[in-house]
Amino acid sequence: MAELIEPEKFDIAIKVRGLCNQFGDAVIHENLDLDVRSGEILGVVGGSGTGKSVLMRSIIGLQIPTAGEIEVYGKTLDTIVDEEESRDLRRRWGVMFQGGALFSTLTVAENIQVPLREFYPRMDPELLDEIAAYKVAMVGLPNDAGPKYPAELSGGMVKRAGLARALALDPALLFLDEPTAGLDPIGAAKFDELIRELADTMGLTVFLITHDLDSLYATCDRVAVLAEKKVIAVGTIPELLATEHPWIQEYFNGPRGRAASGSNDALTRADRKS
Ligand SMILES: Nc1ncnc2c1ncn2[C@@H]1O[C@H](COP(=O)(O)OP(=O)(O)OP(=O)(O)O)[C@@H](O)[C@H]1O
Repeated sequence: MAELIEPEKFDIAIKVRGLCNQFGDAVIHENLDLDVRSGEILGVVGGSGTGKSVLMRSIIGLQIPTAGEIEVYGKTLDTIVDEEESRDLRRRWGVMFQGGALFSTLTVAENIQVPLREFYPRMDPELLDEIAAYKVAMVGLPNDAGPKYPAELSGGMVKRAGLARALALDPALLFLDEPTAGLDPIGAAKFDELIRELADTMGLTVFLITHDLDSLYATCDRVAVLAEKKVIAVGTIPELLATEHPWIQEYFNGPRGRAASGSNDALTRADRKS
């Protein structure tokens, strides 16, 4: 089992130390530690309400933690006072929130242009259109998806459009919050494949929150497990299977876990890469 704090030989993209988050009396995280290695797809799992989304929001600065430190590429967002430096850091990540979270009154192309307009307000409109068209193609949407509104798309297409928007700024780091939720198994498998291909070709580091066991097997290099207000374990799926924690055993060795491992011939992405 890998240590929660990585040895120095790994290049670390995200370093979380002693993270605490609390809402009123409800303690969500207590001294949570986690390292995300550069270039890996890290799956983040845990029961409902264990604080996976709150962890993601803390890393990207949308949630101010009660205590703890978070570094992204060696920089701590809340200690950056220079606005330009803060923008430089935020430009390095893309986020796909739960459900795609597209603006319903904007077309797909306009949605993709939102982060571009935010970070490059003087960008030429023609270039904005070109980049949007390129991102539409990149996520496997047809050309004519650009001028459509989210309500005109299928669920799978909405997810792809959300991914295109997350990739608008050519990020190094991609945050995905339950990207395959609500997709049928075939649509979900295709989306997993897309994430894996994009991560490999673009050299992305991916923080992937999911409940989908098939996605974990198909896409992740390692998996972090949230329980008891912290990350209780992180490692490859075979490493996690070797731990005796009851939640981990039930999750991976329950009927759904066994089905997922069978459907992937028990091969994880880490196995396939080696
Ligand atoms: N802004 C907030 N104010 C109060 N409570 C919050 C807030 N954000 C999250 N919570 C609470 O924190 C807990 C963790 O929420 P979070 O959304 O991170 O869980 P999760 O692990 O992502 O769950 P799920 O798998 O169901 O999406 C929940 O009990 C939630 O109600």
